[in-house]
Amino acid sequence: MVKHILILPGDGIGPEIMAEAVKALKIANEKYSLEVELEFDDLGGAAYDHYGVPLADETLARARAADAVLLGAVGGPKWDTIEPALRPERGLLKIRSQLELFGNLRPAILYPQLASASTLKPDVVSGLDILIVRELTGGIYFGQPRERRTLDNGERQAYDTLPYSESEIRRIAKVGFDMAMVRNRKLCSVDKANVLASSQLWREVVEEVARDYPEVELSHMYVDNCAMQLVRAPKQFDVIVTDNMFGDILSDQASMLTGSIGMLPSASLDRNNKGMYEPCHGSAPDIAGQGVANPLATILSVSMMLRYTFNQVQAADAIEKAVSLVLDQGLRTGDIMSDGCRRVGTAEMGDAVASALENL
Ligand SMILES: NC(=O)C1=CN([C@@H]2O[C@H](COP(=O)(O)OP(=O)(O)OC[C@H]3O[C@@H](n4cnc5c(N)ncnc54)[C@H](O)[C@@H]3O)[C@@H](O)[C@H]2O)C=CC1
Ligand SMILES: CC(C)CC(=O)C(=O)O
Ligand SMILES: [Mg+2]
Repeated sequence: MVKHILILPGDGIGPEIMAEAVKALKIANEKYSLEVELEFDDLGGAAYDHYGVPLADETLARARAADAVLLGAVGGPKWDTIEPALRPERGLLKIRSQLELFGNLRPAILYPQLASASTLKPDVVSGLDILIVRELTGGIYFGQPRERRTLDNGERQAYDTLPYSESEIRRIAKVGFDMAMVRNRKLCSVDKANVLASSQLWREVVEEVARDYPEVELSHMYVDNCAMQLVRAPKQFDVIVTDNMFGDILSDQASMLTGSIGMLPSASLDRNNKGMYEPCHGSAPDIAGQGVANPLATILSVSMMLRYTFNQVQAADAIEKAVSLVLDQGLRTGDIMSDGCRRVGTAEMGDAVASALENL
């Protein structure tokens, strides 16, 4: 049966890295008879320029109708000063929320070839394989009210709200436990329950869900300690489950354990494992247009799509293997460059993965 994939390259380096992910996807399609058909549309700043809004209704309808969405990244200085409701990032938040993609899987895996690319000592990170499960459609990025106002004394004030309902916590906690069950059965729930009411409810509900998973060893950790532990001894973690903002921040931090944020893919899943796949990084305006961005996080997001939404394990494994082979060949984009390796640009890296995949 034909599977429809909606491709949203987005802004900045988005189109550059997406071109390379599409190369890998097309080869996997041929080689493993995936029967995928690709459609393209705009999200973020590109959509604002094209449609006047960061997510057009017709794009959302296409995303709903598609079997999966593959996204590059959105945002950039060009749109930083437009009305907040029309900013590129709002389009991203809206598509996540409208598609109910509450479960964001962000694996931080160190390819052994990149042990020296990490800023941490090789023995701290070698063999690293952790999974951050981030709640994606609730919490402070969506809470109402959020407002900016002028106080009686003339001072400007702004506030955001961090709400979590029991059902929102329960469903993401289950994702965390389910993931732990198919990994090393260790789940660390990260919160700020010593201060925040939302975190106190979070901890309570996670404890309740834990009763259905007696085989999983559950621990709780405050987010500030977790940030420190991720750098001190990251291999103590198997699965981390946490809220939207904490997960956003901790996953960027965890990316550096793997050498670069250019290595971190992600899957954003709904309750039926239908999803949107995207690298964890942003649109990297500082390097956009130079052809130097690392496309591997987006290519690895294609692998996650084949694994989680399409259950095409062989094709998903093959893409990961192709990435590993290219790293074996010593090819590196600037962000993961180290001594004795050959520096390549975005397209050369994508071509090398495509060719390794073809020749597997
Ligand atoms: N999912 C998304 O679409 C996201 C969008 N953003 C947006 O992206 C824009 C830039 O945000 P930043 O905070 O600078 O985060 P960023 O993730 O875009 O960049 C942070 C740093 O990492 C580098 N980097 C990121 N991806 C890379 C890659 N594939 N290869 C090599 N280097 C890479 C960048 O050059 C930069 O130095 C903003 O408009 C922000 O709102 C930020 C995060 C996620
Ligand atoms: C740009 C934001 C909406 C989100 C973000 O930073 C992320 O999902 O990693
Ligand atoms: Mg982020």
